[in-house]
Amino acid sequence: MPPPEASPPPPISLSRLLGGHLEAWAASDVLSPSACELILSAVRSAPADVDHRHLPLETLDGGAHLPTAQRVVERLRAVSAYHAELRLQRAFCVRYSGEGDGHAAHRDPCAFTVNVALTPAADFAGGDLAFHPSERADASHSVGHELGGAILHAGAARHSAVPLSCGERCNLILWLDRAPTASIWSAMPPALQARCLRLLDLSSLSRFAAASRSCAEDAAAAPQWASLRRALEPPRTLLARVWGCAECTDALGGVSEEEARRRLAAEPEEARHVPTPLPLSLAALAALHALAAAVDALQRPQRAAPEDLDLAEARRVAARSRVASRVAAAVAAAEAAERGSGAREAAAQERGTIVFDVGRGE
Ligand SMILES: O=C(O)CCC(=O)C(=O)O
Ligand SMILES: [Fe+2]
Repeated sequence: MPPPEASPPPPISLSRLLGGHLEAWAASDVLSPSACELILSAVRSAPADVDHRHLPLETLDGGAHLPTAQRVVERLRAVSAYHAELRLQRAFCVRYSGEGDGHAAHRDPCAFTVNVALTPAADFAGGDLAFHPSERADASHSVGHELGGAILHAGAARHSAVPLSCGERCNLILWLDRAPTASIWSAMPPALQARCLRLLDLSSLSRFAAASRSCAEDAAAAPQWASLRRALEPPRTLLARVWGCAECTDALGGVSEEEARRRLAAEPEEARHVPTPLPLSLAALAALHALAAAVDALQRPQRAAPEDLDLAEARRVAARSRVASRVAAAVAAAEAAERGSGAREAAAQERGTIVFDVGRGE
């Protein structure tokens, strides 16, 4: 028997604070009060002559809190395919004490920042984290921070720590980067990007799309989409059916396209940023790619070997999205179809879902 898979970490629950190019989110209970207290006491016992603006986490308590920071990153990576390629680059604590102590407006040298409050709001006055939509210092949005909660933002979002009026404020800051794919891609000239895009097969394209927002947008514009759209016949109807299968025992057609759209619109906004006919999450996009590749393999078995499709990876990504998990079940049904219609129905029944025709006899 295969060993049981380790269960994935519970995703951090994000709620959007600011939109547009500033992009900030809040998440509560990212660290427990006792974890905050442990890190805080290590910060307080750091020698007085070290830089209290950037106390590296690895220097506190002999690095004992690094696994706590890694765990936060793992939980963030579980939020969506968009977050899945984030990596911890630097973890440090900031400590401000006394009137006037703050941090001038700046951008962080990283893709994404997680800022966790280690002190309760009652311990200080002033000291909010503020976001600045333009270079003008007078326009800013202050955001409240609760003990153990995090504010998350793009490193490029200009922000500051408003000077304290009194008390002490201490935060754990995590600077995250993306996997190298995104930075290599953004350094490539557009003509080379276009050539590379044309060379990627659909499963590579879906992996590439997960590297960053701009990779996702470029992937969605790739010419391979044309064949994908044809294979899905048409994706809107497919998705409405796939969504319908989860809640509706009377198989196909239980949910109208309008209803499917409404439900998709309820997906977290940060997971919806790919310009496709429907607001699909990246995970759903990856699963759709895999589905299209599976259809392709069924129709032209001599050209596309199943081991080239990396369906397992697509399914792993898809497992993070409610919508995409329905699509992934359809991928499994398509795979089962390869082994004959009896096996196909059995596989579908095992998963408690429906089988629909994935474009045979085109
Ligand atoms: O004090 C804060 O909350 C923000 C600190 C910060 O932005 C930084 O250290 O880069
Ligand atoms: Fe910063």
